[in-house]
Amino acid sequence: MLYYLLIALLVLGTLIYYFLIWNYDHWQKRNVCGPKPYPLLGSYPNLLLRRQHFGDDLQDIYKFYKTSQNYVGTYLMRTPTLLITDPQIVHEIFVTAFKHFDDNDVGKLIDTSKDPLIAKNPFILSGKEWILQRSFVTPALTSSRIKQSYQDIPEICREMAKFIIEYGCLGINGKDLALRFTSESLSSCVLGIKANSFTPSRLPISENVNKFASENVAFTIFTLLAGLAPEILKYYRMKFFPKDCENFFIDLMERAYKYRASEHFARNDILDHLIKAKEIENLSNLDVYSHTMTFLIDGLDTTATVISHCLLMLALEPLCQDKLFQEVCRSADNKGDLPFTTLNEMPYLDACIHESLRIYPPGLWSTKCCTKPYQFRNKDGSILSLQKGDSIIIPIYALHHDEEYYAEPYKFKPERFLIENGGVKRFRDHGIFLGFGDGPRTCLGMRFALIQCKAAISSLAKTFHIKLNAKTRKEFKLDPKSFLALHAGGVWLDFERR
Ligand code: HEM
Repeated sequence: MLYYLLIALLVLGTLIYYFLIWNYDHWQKRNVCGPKPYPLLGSYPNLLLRRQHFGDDLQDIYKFYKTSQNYVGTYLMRTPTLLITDPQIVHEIFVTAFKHFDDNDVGKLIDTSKDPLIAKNPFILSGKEWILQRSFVTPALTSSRIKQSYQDIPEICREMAKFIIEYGCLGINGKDLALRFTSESLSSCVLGIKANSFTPSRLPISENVNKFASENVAFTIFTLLAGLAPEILKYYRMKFFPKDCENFFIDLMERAYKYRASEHFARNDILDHLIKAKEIENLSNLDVYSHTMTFLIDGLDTTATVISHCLLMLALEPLCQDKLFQEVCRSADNKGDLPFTTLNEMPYLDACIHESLRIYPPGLWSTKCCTKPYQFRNKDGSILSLQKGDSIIIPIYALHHDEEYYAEPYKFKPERFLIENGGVKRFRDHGIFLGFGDGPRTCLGMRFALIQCKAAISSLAKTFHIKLNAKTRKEFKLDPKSFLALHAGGVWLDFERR
């Protein structure tokens, strides 16, 4: 009996082993070089092992191949995924050859019929539906609506400073502070309500966003399974939003919309656009809630990541902080405030934000899907013909830290992004700065996110000396425990009143 059991186990083990490796010659057959994949783990062992961040795995492969190859054949577990090392090809994918790569690969993981709250998010949509929903959100983010929505932000900045002083100023968790700020500013700008983020009775907005984003274990397991057997996605796609979390946001939005309806004055802000568009286009409540959620899903953690890491960089580089302080003092009006238009005219502040977005970009990589055949040329002149459905990964973090493009890539040097040095555009046009992506799918909320970052950072730099707490590690390293961009060990700061 034991003998048969052993034979059965051996056969099963062999079958599983062959299942895990049978397509590992995919790139070889297409004449594309790449690292030898590990059974089960593919080319990125730390997706499972977590000894370093996935972004570092991408960077290791990028560094090894970039001088000899324009693209590398890799496997996300078992899924063949082409990693791009050449910035010109990156620019083609995002901009010039966009119509051949107009889908974000992540969209195929989501079933919009199961997840009404993400169903209208342009990031996961493709084809005509993407065009339709993107064109619905775009007018919500005109300069004048952002300006209107900005009205409460100076008060939120004051609440944040008060919170720091009351909390004790020392050993503050920078990411938590920034999440409180973005929860409050997004609630105010997009929902028109207060989230009390700087009080003990705050609305648990960021906690609920974390539940479906960074702490969504079930969805992470499903994503890994789909990496092992992509065929699953033809038959089954998992619900992304945990039910309790979905209920929390639906309830929050119902209350926000009722509250706005009870106000008897007009505000030409983001919420106003969503409400008017609902009436004109005869949308259901869930459709509008989904559009509203786009701001929270795409804007809450990303903006908080940029704010907290910019504070970290300013603490690490006191000379840069002094320069910023001087710009803030020069630009403030006679009440000491920085109005909306002024914030948009502060080059050093803008450069500081882009430089921290370079060092710790919330989008550490981007996955795209080939939607129409296209050809890439390799360094040796050979051609790769891409087919519809081929998956592509762009290692944004690696490109942002390549010393060929950025001297001393781990040093915070905002000067790189000043207009007199070519500005952000110079880097973006060369496919080496993708903090907000590029091309027709570029981040819809970019200007809105930037103004929030600018308001938060300038107000803190004006009120406090921002210093490194002893708990913060000085070396730049991504936290392997998180899938997001987070400084290893966290961002711990001390604030000393000026
Ligand atoms: C600092 C904060 C933010 C960062 C770093 C960021 C970054 C990005 C990146 C890298 C992309 C992918 C672009 C591409 O594939 O070319 C993206 C897409 C997107 N972002 Fe943002 N984002 C931020 C804030 C926001 C906010 C506040 C919103 C609110 C509306 C938003 C809405 C979107 C949407 C809707 C897309 C998908 C666009 C499409 O596929 O058409 N983002 N963002």
